[in-house]
Amino acid sequence: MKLLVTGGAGYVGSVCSTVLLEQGHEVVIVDDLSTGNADAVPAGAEFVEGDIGRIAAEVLGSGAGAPRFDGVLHFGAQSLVGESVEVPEKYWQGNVVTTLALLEAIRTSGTPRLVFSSTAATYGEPDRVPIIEDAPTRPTNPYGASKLAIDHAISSYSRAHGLAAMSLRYFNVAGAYHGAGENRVVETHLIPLVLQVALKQRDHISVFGTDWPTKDGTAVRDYIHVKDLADAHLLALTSARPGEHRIYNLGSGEGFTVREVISACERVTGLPIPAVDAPRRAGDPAVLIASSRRAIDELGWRPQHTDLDEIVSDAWDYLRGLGDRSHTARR
Ligand SMILES: NC(=O)c1ccc[n+]([C@@H]2O[C@H](COP(=O)([O-])OP(=O)(O)OC[C@H]3O[C@@H](n4cnc5c(N)ncnc54)[C@H](O)[C@@H]3O)[C@@H](O)[C@H]2O)c1
Ligand SMILES: O=c1ccn([C@@H]2O[C@H](COP(=O)(O)OP(=O)(O)O[C@H]3O[C@H](CO)[C@@H](O)[C@H](O)[C@H]3O)[C@@H](O)[C@H]2O)c(=O)[nH]1
Repeated sequence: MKLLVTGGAGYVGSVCSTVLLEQGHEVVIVDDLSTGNADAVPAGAEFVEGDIGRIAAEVLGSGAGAPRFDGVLHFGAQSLVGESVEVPEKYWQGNVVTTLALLEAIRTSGTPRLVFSSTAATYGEPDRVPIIEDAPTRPTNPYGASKLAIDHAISSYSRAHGLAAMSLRYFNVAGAYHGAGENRVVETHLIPLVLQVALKQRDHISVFGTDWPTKDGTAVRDYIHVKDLADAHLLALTSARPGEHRIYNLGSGEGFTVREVISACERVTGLPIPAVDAPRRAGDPAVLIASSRRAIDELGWRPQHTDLDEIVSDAWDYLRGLGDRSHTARR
């Protein structure tokens, strides 16, 4: 397929583009480099620098003749829980307004498929875990609310205009694959931050909240290997059907506390990792654990790398291999 990938200079988008190229697809990446880096664009992909909200119509075409693309994978977004509480406008504009423009360009160009990066943050604090797709959606932060609004917009476009659409609700993505991984200029995600402490690029890791109702008082998340996530995108592309918008949760199905993640990083690296207790981060839910049963049953998804130590180990190999290509080390 010929595929438009938004956000392909970011973490998940660059890994998914790598896997799409390995599978023989043609990939055009549009990224505005707001959080991504041009050096993350995989070899073999065409790269267009720009804001997809502004250039979607130009890239996808007017609809005269056959569509230029077989599908769009839309990773491009602002995606930080804490920041979204402080600067919600960045999330409503950068996620919702941008994606509405993309949806219009998809409609007018007749592009048949869309795979959208939704999130566990659409659910908010769950009544029960693991979280199934029919669970109530009550986001606890503007980031999750913006993604939920987009999911609703996609549903109505799909129903009215025949778009074959998938929203994949990722839980916490981690790990690396074939030279692609987390290498952000400003890093806020737990696993790369902890590993940067091991690399002595930071003094310590702050533990946000030690009074959550969990076994050790720290927040619980479900970490999914980015390669398993990429495999789910391939399945979603081929399973999508015109006029249907399907939603799938994607996680490993097991929850780990922040302290357990730090211990896993100490095990994998063999190095001590100083941790400092800190207040809760605004907008964080206590516990997020996925049920991926629907993706397993309906898409035939078979996650291969669900062991936390393996996920951390792949992230560690990637970060160590970056050397002076590390954007954090360069700052
Ligand atoms: N990382 C996770 O744990 C996680 C979990 C759930 C969902 N997601 C979703 O997955 C997607 C990718 O996340 P990530 O962790 O790779 O983030 P990231 O910040 O590493 O990558 C996002 C990329 O999108 C680009 N971008 C942002 N707005 C854009 C725009 N208007 N036009 C073009 N490019 C734009 C950025 O420059 C960046 O390269 C996001 O939609 C995020 O909400 C991520
Ligand atoms: O320095 C840090 C960074 C994070 N945390 C905690 O670690 C957990 C994981 O945090 P982080 O890695 O920032 O991920 P989340 O905030 O859970 O969000 C990620 O996972 C969500 C899905 O669960 C996605 O929607 C988001 O895009 C993605 O950033 C949370 O409890 C944080 O409070 C710390 O204690 N210290």
